[in-house]
Amino acid sequence: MFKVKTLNNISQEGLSLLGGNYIITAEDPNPDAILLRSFKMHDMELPESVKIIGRAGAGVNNIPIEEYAAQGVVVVNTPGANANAVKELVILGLLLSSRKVISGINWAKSQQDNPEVDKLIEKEKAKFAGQELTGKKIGVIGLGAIGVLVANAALSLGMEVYGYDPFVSVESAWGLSCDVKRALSLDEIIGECDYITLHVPLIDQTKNMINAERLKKAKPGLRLLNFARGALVSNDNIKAAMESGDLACYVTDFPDQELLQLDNVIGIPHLGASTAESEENCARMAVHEIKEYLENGNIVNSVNYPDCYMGISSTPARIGITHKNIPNMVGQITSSLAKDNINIGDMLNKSKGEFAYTLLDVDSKVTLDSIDRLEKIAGVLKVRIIKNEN
Ligand SMILES: NC(=O)C1=CN([C@@H]2O[C@H](COP(=O)(O)OP(=O)(O)OC[C@H]3O[C@@H](n4cnc5c(N)ncnc54)[C@H](O)[C@@H]3O)[C@@H](O)[C@H]2O)C=CC1
Ligand SMILES: O=C(O)C(=O)COP(=O)(O)O
Repeated sequence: MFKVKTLNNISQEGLSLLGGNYIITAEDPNPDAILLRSFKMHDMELPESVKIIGRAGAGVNNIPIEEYAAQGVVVVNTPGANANAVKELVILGLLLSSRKVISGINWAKSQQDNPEVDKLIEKEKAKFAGQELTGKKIGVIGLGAIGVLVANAALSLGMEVYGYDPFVSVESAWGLSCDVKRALSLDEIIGECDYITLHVPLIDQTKNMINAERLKKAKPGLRLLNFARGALVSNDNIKAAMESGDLACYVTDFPDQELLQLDNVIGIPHLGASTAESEENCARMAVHEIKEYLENGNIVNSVNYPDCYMGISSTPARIGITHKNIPNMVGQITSSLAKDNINIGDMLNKSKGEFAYTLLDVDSKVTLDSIDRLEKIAGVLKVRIIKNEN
């Protein structure tokens, strides 16, 4: 029996895939896995029992992934599973920043007791005129799962699309329309574009990426959309750019009190991934990844360990070891097993940055003493018996 602790509400359709061998709990102090959405884990004490953390979503800035890697805990996310939901909200954001529908609708509602409202409408509507998207230039910053969908959708709205992503993956590049123009730097497009939309992860290198200097170069009347993370742009810079008239509108999925007080900010309460379809997709994918790791030791879509897949074990025993990526780890692991007369039938060793994973199928049952010896090897972080039969 495995215990999965949820830190946020997770789609039932996804949770039901865990099956009868799992207990889903919001309280248990010693779970095997943690499943969450945006819950901030930075101040949380992680129980020793936790082997894997599943982020049902894309962004992992709410999880201390390096710290957990150093504890031998694998963190996985669900690439692309909520991308369509975000893309659709970005299209809405583009329209909301261009047409004064929010003020127009609010004005119309304020007239609900006015029997003459239909006559007033034709007079008042001049206050709510906007601009069209067709023919305008948009810069898409970050061409991953979401950025590619947004760039392609913007093309089909008749926009001239520039994409910027120095680390674009081959898979994303294949998905991107060849009509998207390649920008070699952010500075190259910020002065050209009528719209900029951000789709990068929040990491040290992207924090405050739309800084004061860049906003000063912006084309007057720029509309900036941020459905990625609030800290990519600072509030002070948004304020200053709005006061100078360079920034006409800031659409953000991450508003705070200060931003909500500004007239030209459209603050959405982090609804990018909040559709039934996306919540289900994310939960299904995260549950699949957690099951693969707990039941088979396979790592799928990890952000702090290498992906590693050996299917279902057909030998008597399988052992999974998270360890540091340093010389002679495989040598020490295999000779420790050899000393215990345990033959290795199959194995895989993969590394990612400072950490590595070794998955071994062995031809005989392993004893707790053998596991103890593996745990004592310097650099080994966690050892798990995934399967152990006679
Ligand atoms: N508002 C919401 O509800 C949601 C927000 N997000 C946010 O959007 C972000 C992107 O999501 P996905 O597209 O699914 O992730 P992804 O990992 O598929 O794409 C991110 C892209 O950003 C690129 N990138 C990284 N650093 C960059 C830099 N300095 N300059 C330009 N490009 C850079 C990467 O190469 C990658 O192609 C997430 O990290 C998350 O913070 C994601 C899903 C929902
Ligand atoms: O996937 C992401 O990065 C998101 O921002 C979505 O967050 P959520 O799952 O809606 O709390």
